[in-house]
Amino acid sequence: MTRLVPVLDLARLDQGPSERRTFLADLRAAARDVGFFYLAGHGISQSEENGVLSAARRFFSLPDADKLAISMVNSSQFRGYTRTGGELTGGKPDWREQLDIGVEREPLSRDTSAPAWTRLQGPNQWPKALPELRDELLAWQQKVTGVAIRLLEAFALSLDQPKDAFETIYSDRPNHRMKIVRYPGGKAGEQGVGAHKDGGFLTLLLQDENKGLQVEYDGAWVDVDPIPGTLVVNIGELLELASNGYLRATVHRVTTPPKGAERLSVPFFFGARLDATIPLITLPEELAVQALGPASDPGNPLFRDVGTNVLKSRLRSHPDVAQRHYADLLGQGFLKAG
Ligand SMILES: O=C(O)CCC(=O)C(=O)O
Ligand SMILES: [Fe+2]
Repeated sequence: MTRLVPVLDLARLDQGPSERRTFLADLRAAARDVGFFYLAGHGISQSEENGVLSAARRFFSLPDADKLAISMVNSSQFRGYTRTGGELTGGKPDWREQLDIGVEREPLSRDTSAPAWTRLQGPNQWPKALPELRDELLAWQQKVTGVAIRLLEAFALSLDQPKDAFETIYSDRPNHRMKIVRYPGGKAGEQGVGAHKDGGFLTLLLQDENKGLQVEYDGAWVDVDPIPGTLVVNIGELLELASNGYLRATVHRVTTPPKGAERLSVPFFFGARLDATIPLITLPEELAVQALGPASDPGNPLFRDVGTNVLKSRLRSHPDVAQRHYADLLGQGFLKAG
């Protein structure tokens, strides 16, 4: 049986020219068609995967007071803990709790003439009661970054570009982000996270053994049920923009597990530098004729300026952070609810 969401083995990249060529063709087809695939052969071990899920489980088991002490609303960089129902997607609350972690850097000093997104740079918030969490999650972030870079290079090759075609827009100062997420059981099928596209280049997601993730395909929702040992990869808006819509950032969502169950996931969003502008790559003629142009949603404009795009989506998702730290920007056109 062929699956709608295929399994691709990254190890094929290093198995000789003919295997590599068919891998790149399969990668391009998967990314263009459904925009989602399972990645095997990525080199991250089962015990590393179990380790990060167990770290996530330990975090969510902390008393509420420990988690709320590092609430995201404290952070103008959108880092930290969001309680269940605290994030909005499509204007509606998501039934999940999560910890957001970005790249750890010193905040930039406030300069009114600097673009607003410069306020996104800064430290993470870590729970005092779980001192080992920082190293565990940053180690995961580093490992998955390596896989994401290999994949992005493969995407460049598959579009007939040099391997390093995207390098200048992420190297030195990338803006990766990851989360640990818990979907508590409740009214099965309700909004765990509402339908959305991801904003970066690529998302690499580790899910536990529980179902709930779905991708939109041809107007229907298709289950992306867990396959042990794989990561789920999907295309983000930056790759859609760069490829003039040849590659698709696909809409996806997570539904609430049944009462008594819970689902854990660890998404990693591979992003570009905040100061980058997304180039339009020149596709070979046979691909260019199939490029649809990036999907344009008048309610959710996409910006080629990475920092502006990131800030827009953070402000929409976290209105409490927006009110506390970005009140001066609210009311600007691109920040309307989306
Ligand atoms: O938890 C998941 O499986 C997916 C989460 C997701 O799509 C997101 O946070 O962007
Ligand atoms: Fe997503």
